[in-house]
Amino acid sequence: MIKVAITGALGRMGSNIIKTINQQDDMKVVAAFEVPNHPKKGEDVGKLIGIGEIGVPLSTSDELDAVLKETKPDVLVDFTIASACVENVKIASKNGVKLVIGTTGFTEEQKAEIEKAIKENNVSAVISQNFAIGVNIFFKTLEFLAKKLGDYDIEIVEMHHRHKKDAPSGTALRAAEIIKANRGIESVFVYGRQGMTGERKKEEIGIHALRGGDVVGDHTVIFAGDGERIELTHRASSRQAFVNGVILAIRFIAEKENGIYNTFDVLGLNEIKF
Ligand SMILES: NC(=O)c1ccc[n+]([C@@H]2O[C@H](COP(=O)([O-])OP(=O)(O)OC[C@H]3O[C@@H](n4cnc5c(N)ncnc54)[C@H](O)[C@@H]3O)[C@@H](O)[C@H]2O)c1
Ligand SMILES: O=C(O)C1=N[C@H](C(=O)O)CCC1
Repeated sequence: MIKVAITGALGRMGSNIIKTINQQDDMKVVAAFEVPNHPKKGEDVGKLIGIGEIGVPLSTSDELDAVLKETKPDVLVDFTIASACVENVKIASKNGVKLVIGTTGFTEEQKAEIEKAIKENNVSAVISQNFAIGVNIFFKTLEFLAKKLGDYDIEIVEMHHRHKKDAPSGTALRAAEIIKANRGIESVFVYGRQGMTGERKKEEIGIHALRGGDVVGDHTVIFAGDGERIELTHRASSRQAFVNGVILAIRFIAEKENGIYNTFDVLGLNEIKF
């Protein structure tokens, strides 16, 4: 039985992850954390998310070290915000707890802090900006398109719900990195455009973030050439798409002793080469 702790337990992702873990035979939630001074602290997390009692009281992140020592989870799943995630990863990895990290919006310094904590403490982690299986196939397809159409004008457009805190999305940034690594010419990321921008340069990858309503997550990459264009779109219509990938990642990382992995490793997509 894989014992799992969740940070961001009552959030849009955390609550759905807990619901889905509760339906699996090979894993169970042993600890769940929210922000310090949360008004529901101590209440049963299952009741709070509407699935009935699961015997796990809501803890807060200031208790993370003590509760991890007491409940001894194998894996901690973090869907919070970047600054909180960095601290959670430091504490979890010091306790020898493996990680599945879905939080986005990190600075380069925060990414480095996370990697340092994981490596210094010899734990294993899956880090992914998007756990949806379809998005990972979309990423793989981008490797192919960037290799074939690297000199086309490339623009990335993403849209998410009005509550999303970071922009552009982690997925859009990952898509840009994949294109940059595969297109065979220099790349410069251009975030939105305004005013007298001058003629578009070939090396630009335009990245545009839209926010509104309850959009779960849409990403389109446009490869525009002379007289034609390809538009590759992924639309998530339910967070269950991300949650299903998280469940696969928990099983994957439970078997790994150390190292930093991504969802291509979880889904066996690294072997596919174009
Ligand atoms: N990788 C993916 O597949 C994927 C999918 C969806 C969302 N995300 C990312 O996951 C993150 C969360 O998204 P969401 O929509 O669930 O957000 P949300 O705001 O609904 O949930 C985040 C939760 O974390 C809690 N939190 C904040 N700081 C905390 C701390 N120190 N300890 C414990 N809990 C803390 C908040 O109170 C909140 O309940 C975002 O960065 C988002 O971009 C990633
Ligand atoms: O809802 C969010 O927030 C999402 N965040 C991830 C990102 O930033 O790419 C994945 C899609 C949903």
